[in-house]
Amino acid sequence: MTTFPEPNSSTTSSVEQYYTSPVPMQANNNTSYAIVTRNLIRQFDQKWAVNNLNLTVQAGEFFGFLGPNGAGKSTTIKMMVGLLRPSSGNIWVGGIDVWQDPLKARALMGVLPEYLNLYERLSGREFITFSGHMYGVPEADILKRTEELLQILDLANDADKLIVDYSVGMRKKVALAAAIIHRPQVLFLDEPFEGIDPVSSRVIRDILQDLTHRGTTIFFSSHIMEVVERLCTRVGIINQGVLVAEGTLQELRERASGNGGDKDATLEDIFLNVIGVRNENHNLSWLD
Ligand SMILES: Nc1ncnc2c1ncn2[C@@H]1O[C@H](COP(=O)(O)OP(=O)(O)OP(=O)(O)O)[C@@H](O)[C@H]1O
Repeated sequence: MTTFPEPNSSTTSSVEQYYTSPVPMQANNNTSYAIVTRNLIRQFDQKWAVNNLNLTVQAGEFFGFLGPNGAGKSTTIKMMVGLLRPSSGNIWVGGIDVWQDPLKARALMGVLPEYLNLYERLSGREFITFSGHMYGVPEADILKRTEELLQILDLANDADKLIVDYSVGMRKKVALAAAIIHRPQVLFLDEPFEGIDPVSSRVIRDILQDLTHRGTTIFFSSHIMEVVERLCTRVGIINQGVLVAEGTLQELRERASGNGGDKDATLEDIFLNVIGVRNENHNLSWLD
């Protein structure tokens, strides 16, 4: 069992100080980063879903965004991609202020949202092609890329079936194809591996890695620690709307071990520690 130091107080600020890096000052020059958020806040009535988030993601990074249920991951991604207006603060993607120049910013992005809002009466092939047209991809490229995406995502046999008749995993794969057909500079994925079988999961991982090797920046949220550990160059952990840890896995391990924790800690160990989960009894009393 991995041991960690007790967070020395119940406030998030001490944990936050310990696990997050200072905000780089040069991030004010937002053009040199793939994604920058500054003092990003989103409130829903009295609830602070995202509380003063400062994040900087370099071009070509594979950034994993983690947090327990309700932590603020989807809210953050929705604000980053222009689907949900922040209460305050700014977001730049590829140097473009997302809320000042949304169309220009959207042209740089690919988005796989948490809840897929697909055109149910289109077939898979039609939907991917439609997305290519929306992003202004040349016709010949659309045809070639669509067929290749259908093939590689194992959708070719169902390409002419209506999306309304697709399974959860098939819908996710067709949405991913539509999100990458224009070779986006920055790809946002909210839980891309949810509902995906191991074979498709492997294919998607390979596609995503290939994209980052060719310069695409990926920002994705996931609850699957092994996948994040395997794929991500850097991770951020959000809890109750506050960024409580951020860095490479190695940095997070070193910070944990520097404070008496385990130098071989897994991402799951680090995650449970920074969100303050203790070894408690989780048995149901009425099963005794
Ligand atoms: N439209 C909304 N109206 C009111 N509250 C909302 C709304 N959207 C999100 N919230 C609240 O904001 C908080 C953050 O939600 P969010 O969906 O961002 O969490 P999450 O980290 O993506 O969670 P999960 O891992 O369960 O998907 C939650 O308390 C949620 O109830």
